[in-house]
This record gives sequence, structure tokens and C-alpha cells, in this order.
Amino acid sequence: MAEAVRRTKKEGLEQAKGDVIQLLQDKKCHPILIRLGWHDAGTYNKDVKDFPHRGGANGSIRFYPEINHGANAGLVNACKLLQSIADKYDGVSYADLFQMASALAVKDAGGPSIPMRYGRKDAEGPESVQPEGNLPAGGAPWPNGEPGPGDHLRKVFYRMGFTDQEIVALSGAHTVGRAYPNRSGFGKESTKYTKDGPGTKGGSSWTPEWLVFDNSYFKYIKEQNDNELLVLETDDVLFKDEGFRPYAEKYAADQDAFFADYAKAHAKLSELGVEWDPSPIPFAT
Ligand code: HEM
Repeated sequence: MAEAVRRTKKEGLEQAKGDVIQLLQDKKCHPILIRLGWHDAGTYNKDVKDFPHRGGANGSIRFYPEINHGANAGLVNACKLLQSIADKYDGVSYADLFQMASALAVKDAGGPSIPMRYGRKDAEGPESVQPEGNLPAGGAPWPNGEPGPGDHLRKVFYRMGFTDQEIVALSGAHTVGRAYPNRSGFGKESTKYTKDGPGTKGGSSWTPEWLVFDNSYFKYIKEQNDNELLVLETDDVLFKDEGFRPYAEKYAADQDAFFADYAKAHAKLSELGVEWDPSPIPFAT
């Protein structure tokens, strides 16, 4: 049976905001909600014109086969958490709920306030799902035979319309969260920073305080002097590649600069491929 079409209204946004904040407090699930919003949006292909086949922040990650794509391992848990909110009222689209949860998670973890707009139209069925392979890989072999991580990041993020500066700023989201061997295959079973949770236990984090959104990611990636912390090849390249390095250095030295650029890049990410129904609603998130 086809799902009823959900259309975002102001009251729905208000209800959802309260429930998401409660969920974050209860479950400490900030990182996985940020990742869900990113993976829904990050399928976007600027060269495909029609909605929703161009991908982007259209809620299609809730459908099989997309939720089963290798890059999305573990994200079914994030979908379930938010489904419990979606089940309570229909005044917020899935696409909006996913992006709202991500923006609130960033802010609740101590990060910047992201200038969010709502009214995203949902993809209504699995036939709109983008083919697998639009999200970045964290290590070699690079999926399209790119020679290294810098070329791979540019191939993927330029397809979405991002610049080198935005690639570096967005990568800073790894200041929170962890990688798990049984999901992405990266990281250790557990480290001294992750063995006790809170929330899910284990995995490898990029920073010791992996529930705090700050600029420490750039400091640890630069120093690389703690083998209990994770560094993917795509993180490492931010201080090695000439086009990325000036931004990585700037963000390591200046948290305000990172927050300002991150907020803009995240807002852009949250609107990739969006069709407004009928027009965007600014709403403090
Ligand atoms: C630059 C290219 C990127 C690569 C190669 C990459 C790769 C990865 C990998 C391999 C994981 C571990 C997943 C797991 O094992 O569960 C991960 C986690 C994560 N990623 Fe990325 N990512 C990238 C960019 C981003 C961006 C742009 C954002 C958000 C704006 C983001 C947010 C996150 C978060 C918050 C987590 C932690 C999830 C959790 O703890 O459950 N990543 N990423």
C-alpha cells in the first residue's frame, strides 16, 4: 500500500523539534542522526534534473534498497528512532525530519546553529532511489579507480556541487561519532574512549570527546599522535592535499571560523536536490 503523502506544517515542526531534543537526551544518538541526514542528502547528482531521481534530501534513505546500500550499514537504527516520532503526527515530511534531527544534533552537541528551512517534499517510493555508490569511501580501493583520496573526495563532492573548502568544513563533522568494524569495516571493536559508551558501546572515534561538536577533529587529524583514535585516508588527506590544507589548518586554529563555514556548508547539504512543497519555511532549529 502506498504511504500517505506527508506535508510539513509549522505545528509539525514544533512537535518534531521537541521530540528530537528529547530523543537526543535519552539516547545520546547525535552522531548517527547527523550521519543519517548526510547520507540522505549525499546521494545528490547535480547533473540529473528531475526530482526525486536526482537524489538529495528527499527522505529516500528510508526505502529499501537504499537503506541496505553498503555505505548505509547501521543507519536503519537511526531510521527506526525517527520513525517513532514520525508515527506520532504527519505534519512533518520524512525529508524534513531527517534534516532537522541532524541540525539539532549538531547544535545540541555544542556545534553551530544551522540556518535551516523546511518544506521538503518526500520521495514517495523506492523507484526513486539513486544507484548505489554515490557516497564517499573512506579508504582504497577507490570505487571509480581514482588515484587517491583527494581525487575521490573531489569526484564525489563536486558531483553534489561542493567546493574544496566545503569538503574540508563538512569533514569536520567527524569531530563526533565513531566507526564500527561490523558496519563500515573501519575502526577497532573498542577503544579506551568508546568502551563505556554512552549509548552504544565500542567502535573507534576520531576524537576523545566524541559527543562534543568542536574543532578538535582537525587538531587530532593534524597531530596523529594517539593510536586509540581513528584517521581514515579521506581524513588524512585534508592536511596533505594542497587544495584542502589551508582550510584544515584554519579550522584547527580557529573554531569560530570552522563553525561559521560548517554551518553554511551543512545548510547547503541539507537542501541538495530539494523540491519545496510549496515553498521553504524558515524555522529556528
Ligand atoms: C568526506 C568523506 C566522508 C567519508 C569517507 C566518511 C566515512 C565515514 C565512515 C567510514 C564512518 C563510519 C561508519 C560506521 O562504521 O558506522 C563515518 C561515520 C560518520 N560520518 Fe562520515 N564520512 C565522510 C563525510 C561525512 C560528512 C560530510 C558528514 C556530515 C556532515 C559525516 C558524518 C559522520 C558521522 C557523524 C559519523 C559517525 C556515525 C556514528 O557514530 O554512528 N561524514 N563516516
